[in-house]
Amino acid sequence: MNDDEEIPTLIEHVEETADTSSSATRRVPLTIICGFLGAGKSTLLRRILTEHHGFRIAVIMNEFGDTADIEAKTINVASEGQESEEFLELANGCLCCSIKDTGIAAIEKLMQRKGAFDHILLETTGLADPGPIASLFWHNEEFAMGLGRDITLDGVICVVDAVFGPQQMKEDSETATAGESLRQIAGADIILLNKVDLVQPESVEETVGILQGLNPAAPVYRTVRGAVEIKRLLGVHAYAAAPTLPEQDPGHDHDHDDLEHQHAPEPTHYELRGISSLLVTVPVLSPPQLEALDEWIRTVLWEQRLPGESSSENANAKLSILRCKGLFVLHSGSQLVLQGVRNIYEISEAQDTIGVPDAGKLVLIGTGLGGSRVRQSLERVWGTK
Ligand SMILES: Nc1nc2c(ncn2[C@@H]2O[C@H](COP(=O)(O)OP(=O)(O)OP(=O)(O)O)[C@@H](O)[C@H]2O)c(=O)[nH]1
Repeated sequence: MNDDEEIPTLIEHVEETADTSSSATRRVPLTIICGFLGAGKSTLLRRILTEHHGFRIAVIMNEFGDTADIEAKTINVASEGQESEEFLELANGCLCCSIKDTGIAAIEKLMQRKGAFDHILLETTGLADPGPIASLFWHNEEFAMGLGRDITLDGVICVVDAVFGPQQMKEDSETATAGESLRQIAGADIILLNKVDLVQPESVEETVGILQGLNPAAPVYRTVRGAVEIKRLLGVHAYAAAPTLPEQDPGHDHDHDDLEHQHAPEPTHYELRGISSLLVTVPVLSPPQLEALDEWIRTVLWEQRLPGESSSENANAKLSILRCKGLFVLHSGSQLVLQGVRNIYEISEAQDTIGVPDAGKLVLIGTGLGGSRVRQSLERVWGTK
């Protein structure tokens, strides 16, 4: 057994009294972990639960009973009580939460212990589409159980299997509707390409190229057993901070001409049948142009068509945006951040900005982005006076 697999020392959980400090009143960031079946999600979580990183993280796992030592321990302890859930405070300050009834109920139970931890990690079932759960936690002040007031979505991590991922993506790209693996990549803010120890370096780079083509806005970390600095995974504020968007076509950084890249100078379109992405440079905008862009985004996200185009014109290349991010610069110098998950979006004042960039950027990830019609439609927005 190596260090990674060390069974954590369990210490008795001490019931927290209501904490009235500021830590109890601020919203707790939530990170969703999704990933391909067997890609290494549990391995990543086990690492986080056992390493001494100084963060108090509550982890909600939804799959029990496999060979993972920590999961087995959790079940044993849980079965001693009358309740179907149990919380264990681990030696490194993390909380491990095993609740059969996963998702919302688990998080609700967990929030009763607010103050005992400062970050929540939620593992989704292999191949689950993270989009719906991400949009549930993002901007949900009216969320029925009030969890939206307590929780803020920090980011979505997708763990991709370096061995089987490429095949899975290929199979999913051949289905009529974009398969789940592509949706996971599209919806991710951070991608871990795991098990890179098992494949040749060239194959790793080829897969990185495909991932970046599908989702140019998410950094891709190459990992073995999920080993990556925790600060790269948590506290990334993917839904609040200005997005990190590529400076240039990431496809040109890598040698993967075998992919279907059109070497159009700019903007760039990456295509892997089904889901693809579009990265567009947005000029400095006047207020009417910003208003026109907002209307363009509304039409595309809510009506799934381009402004001025009827639904039937859209029928052949169904426009559907899974994720969008952007940074817009106004003539006044102010900078605005666009964040969107499915049909929910927000344009807000950028926080903590340094300098004013020469231009803004927009990344759209979804289906129906092929050809030049979407880019041309956007260019008409810049033409607004
Ligand atoms: N060689 C190698 N094996 C790995 C790596 N990461 C995980 N594994 C192994 O791959 C197997 C699956 O890992 P898990 O962490 O259980 O994967 P998972 O994504 O949680 O799996 P599901 O929940 O079933 O979808 C286990 O046997 C791990 O020990 C890695 O980077 N390299």
